[in-house]
Amino acid sequence: MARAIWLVLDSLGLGGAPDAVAYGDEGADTFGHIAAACAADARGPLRLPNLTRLGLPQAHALSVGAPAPGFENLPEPASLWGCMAERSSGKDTPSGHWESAGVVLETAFGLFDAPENTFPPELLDALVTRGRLPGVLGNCHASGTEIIARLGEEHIASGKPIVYTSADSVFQIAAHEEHFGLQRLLDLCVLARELLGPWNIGRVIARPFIGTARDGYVRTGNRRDYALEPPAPTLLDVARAAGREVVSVGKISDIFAARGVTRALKGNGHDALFDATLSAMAETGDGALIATNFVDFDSVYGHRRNALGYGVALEHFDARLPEVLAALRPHDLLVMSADHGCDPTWPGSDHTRERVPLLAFAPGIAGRALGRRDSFADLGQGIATHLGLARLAHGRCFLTETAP
Ligand SMILES: O=P(O)(O)O[C@H]1O[C@H](CO)[C@@H](O)[C@H]1O
Ligand SMILES: [Mn+2]
Ligand SMILES: [Mn+2]
Repeated sequence: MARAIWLVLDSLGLGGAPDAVAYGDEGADTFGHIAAACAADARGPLRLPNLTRLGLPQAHALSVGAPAPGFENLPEPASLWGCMAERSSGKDTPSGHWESAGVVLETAFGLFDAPENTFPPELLDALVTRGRLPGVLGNCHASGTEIIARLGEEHIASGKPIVYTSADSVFQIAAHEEHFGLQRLLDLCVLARELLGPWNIGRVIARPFIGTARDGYVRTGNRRDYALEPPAPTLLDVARAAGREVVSVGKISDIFAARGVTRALKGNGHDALFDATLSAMAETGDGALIATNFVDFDSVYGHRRNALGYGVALEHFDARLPEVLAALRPHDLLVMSADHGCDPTWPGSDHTRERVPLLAFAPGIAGRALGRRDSFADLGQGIATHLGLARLAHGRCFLTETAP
């Protein structure tokens, strides 16, 4: 029986979203602008031989109407290749993943818009009282690395955790793993998740860090995301209900609030995530769904506006892809996509509304264009078909149904 391996390259947008202007993101193009930055740099153009064989730069050219710098002469892909626009309101990680798994969000998550004094006083008061805190720091929009550099010392001296957000529907809490305590931070995030109910905030994120004022502070791999539950059954729920193994690698389980997941593997860094994906591929049986999120593209490079670093990470991903291809069994389907953009050349530090790739490969498959799809849900519908599961509520199966 068939298996499906779904790799999410977190934030690898392809530009071209038809509604980008409504998000202030007209012209944002994560892949195209990374390619341009690399081509203009002494390091030279991006080199992605495996992703080019599987249609990534071709899907980008389809999305924006022109090839990215360094990708002008493209071969016919040996895969199913295309791009998808998001129908859900928002450009965040949960809505991007949930829609890919067949759940389109009609009502956007809540947002905290004010750049300063951002959170409602009653929310912070409840967090301080019930969390037995001396107070909180931050209470603003911020980049996570910048705010720990600015407030890390005061946090350690005062014992007050740092709370902040972004243009996404997130409530983030940063605290020092040793001075504040990791478990205490995670417990505080569980409390915040409960208190945020009335504001419909997509995610609470624990942002533990270590280090000193003298040597600098660094965030650790102990980040945890506490997402709302998807409002309807996702591909993962349907697979699990049909008795299938559903293996999450990395952040997937957190993003789906563990719903539909039968086993969760963690890994810090893309090498560890590849290793965990390969062991899941070696260990799971027929009918399984394995889903991996490669988060560093987003959190280490996209939000940090590091286009060259993002390029190097893409080349590293490309270099490890043959290991996944070699581990495919005869009836396996490999699918690659993204959940939103995060253009490292764009102003600010937030996500960008863009189309994302839809690439699918199976041993012996003939290459074929999938076109510009009008929902991420086409991905989930295709995987459901491949796995022989019930049809999902949204999406046109990319294996059997053409784009409109
Ligand atoms: O700046 P950092 O802490 O990485 O936070 C970023 O990560 C969050 C989740 O993707 C985004 O909403 C953005 O705020
Ligand atoms: Mn994401
Ligand atoms: Mn992000």
